[in-house]
Amino acid sequence: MQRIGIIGVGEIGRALVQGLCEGDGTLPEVFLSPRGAGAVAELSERFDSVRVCADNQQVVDRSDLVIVAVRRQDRHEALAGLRVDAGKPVVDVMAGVGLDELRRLLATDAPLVRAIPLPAVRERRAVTVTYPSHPAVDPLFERLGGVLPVADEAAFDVFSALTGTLTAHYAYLARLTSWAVGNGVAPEDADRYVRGLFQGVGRALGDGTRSLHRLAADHETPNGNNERVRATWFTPANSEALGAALDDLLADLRGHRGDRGHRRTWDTDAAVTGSGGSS
Ligand SMILES: NC(=O)C1=CN([C@@H]2O[C@H](COP(=O)(O)OP(=O)(O)OC[C@H]3O[C@@H](n4cnc5c(N)ncnc54)[C@H](OP(=O)(O)O)[C@@H]3O)[C@@H](O)[C@H]2O)C=CC1
Repeated sequence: MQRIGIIGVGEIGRALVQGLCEGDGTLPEVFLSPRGAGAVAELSERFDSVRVCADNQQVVDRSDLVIVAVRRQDRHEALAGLRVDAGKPVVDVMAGVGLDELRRLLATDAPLVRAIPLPAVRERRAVTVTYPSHPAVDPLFERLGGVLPVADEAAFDVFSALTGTLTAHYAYLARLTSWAVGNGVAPEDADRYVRGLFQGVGRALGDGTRSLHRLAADHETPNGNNERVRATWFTPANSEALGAALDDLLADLRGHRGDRGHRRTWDTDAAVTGSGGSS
């Protein structure tokens, strides 16, 4: 049985605990840091395999593998002075905290792995990006919905930047809803309809046999309403602005770990016109 420690039991820490402890097969033992007494008490009452530790060092000592899930600004307080054996993998899920920095903080030779778990690990339905691949870490995320090990930390940063687009997507849906309400539709009807519309889009994304461009083309009648909104609103300038926002975010993510040398340009044509698959 694997023993997994989690330091920082907030939103993503809780999701990891639930995903790990509600799965099938042999469940791991989970050791939690004590901070956030309400949440950790609830988790330890709910799951027999969850224990709350006296402090962060005890989490490390009792576990075969440790996940660090505190906010970036809390990393010093949470980690400085901890003793981690050279053989014990530590998984860093903190956005913007690179491996070099974590190694300095922990002053250990232990294997360090970065990961980007998403809240859907709770239902074991999120693919988690990891770097570097590790034989104890990858299977852990495999059971939480899948693992995508990447070749280097520069690639990891690109995926990390992509996760920064989620709330813009929700804001887009909220804007569609408020536009409909502004045009006389009842709020609950607009809300229900927009959710249903994009739940359908989400389901269509599950069809891996069709490329994103193919899916877009399949939803678009030549000279129809979808083409009109795409061409008049998602213009090259709009697309450039999105690319620039992501470039800036990526530069900041790399800047945190002193690597600014991989700035990429945005593939405007493919993104806007749907070239590469549309009919
Ligand atoms: N939320 C998400 O979807 C994702 C988050 N992440 C990363 O995970 C990390 C946590 O994010 P999130 O869960 O949203 O944040 P939360 O604020 O929800 O959780 C952080 C937790 O860490 C606790 N904490 C703070 N200091 C310490 C300490 N010294 N020792 C032990 N625990 C401590 C906090 O306690 P208290 O509340 O008392 O301060 C809190 O419970 C971040 O670095 C984030 O970048 C990564 C992927 C996805």
